[in-house]
Amino acid sequence: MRMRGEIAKNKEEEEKEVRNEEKKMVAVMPRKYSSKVVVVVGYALTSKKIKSFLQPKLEGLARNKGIVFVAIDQSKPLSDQGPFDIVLHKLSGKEWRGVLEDYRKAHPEVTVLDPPDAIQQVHNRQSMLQDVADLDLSDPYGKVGVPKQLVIKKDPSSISEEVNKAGLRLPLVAKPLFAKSHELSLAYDEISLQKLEPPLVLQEFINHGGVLFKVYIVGEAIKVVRRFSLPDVSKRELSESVGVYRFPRVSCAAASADEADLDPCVAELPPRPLLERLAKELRRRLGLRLFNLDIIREHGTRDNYYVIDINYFPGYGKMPEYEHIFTDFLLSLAAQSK
Ligand SMILES: O=P(O)(O)O[C@H]1[C@H](O)[C@@H](OP(=O)(O)O)[C@H](OP(=O)(O)O)[C@@H](OP(=O)(O)O)[C@H]1O
Ligand SMILES: Nc1ncnc2c1ncn2[C@@H]1O[C@H](COP(=O)(O)OP(=O)(O)O)[C@@H](O)[C@H]1O
Ligand SMILES: [Mg+2]
Ligand SMILES: [Mg+2]
Repeated sequence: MRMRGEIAKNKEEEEKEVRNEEKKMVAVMPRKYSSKVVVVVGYALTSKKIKSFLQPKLEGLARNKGIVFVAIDQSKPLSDQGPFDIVLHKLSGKEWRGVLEDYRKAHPEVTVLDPPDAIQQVHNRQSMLQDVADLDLSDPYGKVGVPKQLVIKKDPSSISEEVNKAGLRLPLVAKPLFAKSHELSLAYDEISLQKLEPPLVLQEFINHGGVLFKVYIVGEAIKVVRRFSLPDVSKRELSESVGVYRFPRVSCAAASADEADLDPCVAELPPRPLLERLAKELRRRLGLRLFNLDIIREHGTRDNYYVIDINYFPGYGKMPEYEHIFTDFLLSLAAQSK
């Protein structure tokens, strides 16, 4: 006798199989036989990303709108797969970048989200914020800059000297040069700086009331959420503290501050028109359509903002209404290229 749970499980498995079959068929069928399908999206993502992004709710909504997601088989030539309208990817490595570049040349009709060289710029914290600095955005809604920063490639014994030369003020945040690593240290005094391990970027720590804004961008759409961040460092604390403190995962999804009871001047979101202008400019300058920005507002100011981090294809699964926003975005891309 089959138990109820078992029946449900079998049904789920059956549905999964049907969905997989559908996907396979769509991938091999000439488009004229699959009139319901408007957009075919090939994806190359890590299993962690598939789990967080390609959730059943997204796939379901997408299917209803005529969008299907097809897994790219990395062991086979990309050009032999598809045909795709869009390729969605977040994999690392030179070889994969080469595969994508060749594919883009051979298939200019396919939208590759996003171009590998544009992604490279935000993988390195030395180049990540350059476009924000160049933009030097300042309008009646506010001013957007980047914290003063310095890159240390090798010798840790010279850090203190270089910090002085560049005029960086303590405390300093130390971040690994390559953005895929999320280790973070806060250094309170000059002598301890030699304990840090290059290659890294040193950034002035900006007091911001312990809350940051994650600004998700999907094409033209923008969504902002609040996350808890490192608390302010007072002058007294700075004068009394020494050493380097390590923080493993600050401002991760578990640190959501959207429901928290915050001081209104800390909680207030950055003005929409400022974010829209910033997003529009950065989309163009970075050449990216899928990214997020970590923005902080200097504590005690109303409109002094700093971009401290840019992430390519971030955890959209935690962005409110991402299913609708993402599927509409994919449809708009397909409509543009028709
Ligand atoms: O910390 P930042 O610099 O923002 O980097 C992001 C966040 O950690 C995302 O998780 P969260 O939303 O929890 O902060 C995470 O998404 P997922 O965990 O959803 O995949 C991304 O993972 P990768 O795509 O693996 O890099 C990562 O690049
Ligand atoms: N310049 C800074 N001033 C104040 N806090 C910062 C600064 N840079 C980073 N932080 C804090 O450290 C966290 C992690 O830094 P971030 O640059 O976003 O790295 P990651 O790529 O690991 O997310 C941020 O979420 C924020 O809480
Ligand atoms: Mg960050
Ligand atoms: Mg980051």
